[in-house]
Amino acid sequence: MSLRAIVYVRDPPSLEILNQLLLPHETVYESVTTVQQGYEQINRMKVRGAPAIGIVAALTLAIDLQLKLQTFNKNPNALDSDTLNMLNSPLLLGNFIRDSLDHLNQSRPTAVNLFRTSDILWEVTSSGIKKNLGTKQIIETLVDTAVQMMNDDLIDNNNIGKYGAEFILRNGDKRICVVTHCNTGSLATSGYGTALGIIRHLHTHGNLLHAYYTETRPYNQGSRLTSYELLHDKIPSTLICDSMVSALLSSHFSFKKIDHKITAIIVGADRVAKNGDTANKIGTYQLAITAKYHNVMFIVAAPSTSIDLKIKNGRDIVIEERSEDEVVFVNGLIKQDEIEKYQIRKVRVPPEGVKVWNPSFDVTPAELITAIVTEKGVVEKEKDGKEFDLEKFLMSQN
Ligand SMILES: CSC[C@@H](O)[C@@H](O)C(=O)COP(=O)(O)O
Repeated sequence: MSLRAIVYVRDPPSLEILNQLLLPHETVYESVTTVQQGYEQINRMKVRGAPAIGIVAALTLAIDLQLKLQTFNKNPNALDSDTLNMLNSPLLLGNFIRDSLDHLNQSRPTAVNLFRTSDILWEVTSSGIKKNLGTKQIIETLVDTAVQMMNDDLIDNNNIGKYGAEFILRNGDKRICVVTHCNTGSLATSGYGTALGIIRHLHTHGNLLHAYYTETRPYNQGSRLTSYELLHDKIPSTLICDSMVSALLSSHFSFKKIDHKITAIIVGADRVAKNGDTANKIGTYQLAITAKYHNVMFIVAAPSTSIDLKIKNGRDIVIEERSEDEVVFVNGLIKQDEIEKYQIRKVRVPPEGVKVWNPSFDVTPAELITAIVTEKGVVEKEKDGKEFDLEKFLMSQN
């Protein structure tokens, strides 16, 4: 059974999120019952990865409303007057949903999946209000939509895995080594993963010789999370530091213990602009540059929900800057009570007083990307083109 970052049960309603800050040392699921708790899960990176944060935002709002409705049905006196009024008025319910989505949208700025989720949930809410649906029906439609998003993501990832693996094998050997960055697996999605989904597919079909994956500083999504998934699934793999990728790709180095002819670097995406410029975990851009220099395929794997046609190119993508604690400490995001409870060590590396810059993502220009793999198929550039036409691609798939 593969790892699950998000465990949602519709009836009786419950939502549990795996606290990824504690991985790989502790496996702790935390119950989420309110919009504010969901916001904190995303903002603190207890759950992370573009598809996963969109899904958690949707399920967070769903569970909050389901639990309010449950109390309304069983013991309305337990609710405060604002909640009672809201559950009796579609317009007030609409206001609560709008405010909740606006709040969830503030949790992280770069991954477009969060904003897309909000747009879709607002669309179903406002259309319910226009159709004069009652509050119970509006809530049920919203819950249906959130659950559908979670289920669709799993199906999409399986297709990404298949299309991506077929594309890379068409252009390379039959047993290959690949490199990946950050964590794009079950922990970052509803399951299976995007870039890691391609690696899973290659492995299951006997086409993977070896996967190399970066630590992914500053917060080590590679060494903490991708390690965890690859070991769990017994996929042959080796951890490297972010600074070792060019050496791995270079034929000047002769490594004794490892097979290092790399066919492709495969990464995920937080937002892909209309022309294919791609925001992903910091460090992705330098991987694309070294891939180009070494004539290695550079593949972006992302569901079409990560494509933002409203953004013409990468210059307009908002890049999140995060706390310097991620850079200066090991385990810098873990709070004091969790440190004590789980006996985790938080260690300062540089001296006090250093200046720190911590952008969480960078933008890889389309020019450096060989192909973008989506659940609808693989997008390539026109011959000699420097950009992708993602609008044309998506239109042709509808
Ligand atoms: C399928 S996950 C794709 C991306 O979201 C992933 O590569 C990434 O950059 C995640 O960053 P994170 O800061 O861990 O949310």
